[in-house]
Amino acid sequence: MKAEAFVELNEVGKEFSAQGKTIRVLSNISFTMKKGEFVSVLGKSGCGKSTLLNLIGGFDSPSEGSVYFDGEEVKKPSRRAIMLFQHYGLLPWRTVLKNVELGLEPEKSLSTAERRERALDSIKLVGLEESKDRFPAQLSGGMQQRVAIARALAIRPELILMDEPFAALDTFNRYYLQDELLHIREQEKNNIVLVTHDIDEAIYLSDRILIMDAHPGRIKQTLEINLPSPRDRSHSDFQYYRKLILDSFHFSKDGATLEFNI
Ligand SMILES: Nc1ncnc2c1ncn2[C@@H]1O[C@H](COP(=O)(O)OP(=O)(O)OP(=O)(O)O)[C@@H](O)[C@H]1O
Repeated sequence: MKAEAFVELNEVGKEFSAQGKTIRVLSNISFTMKKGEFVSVLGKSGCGKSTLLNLIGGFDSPSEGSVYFDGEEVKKPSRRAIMLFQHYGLLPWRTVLKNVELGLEPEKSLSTAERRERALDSIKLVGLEESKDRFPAQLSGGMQQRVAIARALAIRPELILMDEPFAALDTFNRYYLQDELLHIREQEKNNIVLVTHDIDEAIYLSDRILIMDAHPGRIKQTLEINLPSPRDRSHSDFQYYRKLILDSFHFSKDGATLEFNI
């Protein structure tokens, strides 16, 4: 275990057995994350990104190697590490406030008033105080994802694992939520691991990008994003990183229209 590592994966491999066959999904994954770091994972569909998040969060265990979180081997999920999905998982019959409070119900040490206060604080963080008494069906997709983020934040996780959280949103909502996520992270200092297909999103948000190869899933390149914050999507340095990533996926073509999703 490296001294400064907050999350550490050591030679992690994962196999699944299905219909009498064993498939190797991840092979020899090693990386460490410092406290406060934002790491994105980019890779083609099926390369094992979600499996990797599940292993970090303790929702599944590796076939080989080990995962550590804050110095302890991960054996099961912890409320210090929260998973956020593309599908918001809100209960339609509960208001925004009640949905956010839901995440706090297992915390028996909190009184009803404390639970409400914490829920309201995180609703404020995502800018939804005006909508706290509305139901999910009365909200746009972007607002629903903000409720899901508020519910995760209320738990005060130190590590947020995000599985394509903005993939279902239109471009402007996505940009808006990406900025909000950066703002929240600045305040809350959480570690974030983001799985995405969106190359621009990874460059805009991350300190570091892990680029994965498939069959079996492995890290083929690690890219430090040395751009100042706040970042400017239209800056030429942004184009420099896009090109590096597109080259890594062998997508670059001189003169071709670039598509920044993989
Ligand atoms: N529980 C499981 N049992 C058997 N195979 C599984 C299981 N979970 C995942 N797999 C297989 O592992 C491989 C990687 O899946 P995973 O969902 O981690 O990929 P991904 O990179 O996140 O894909 P996508 O970008 O499409 O979401 C796939 O071939 C998938 O079918």
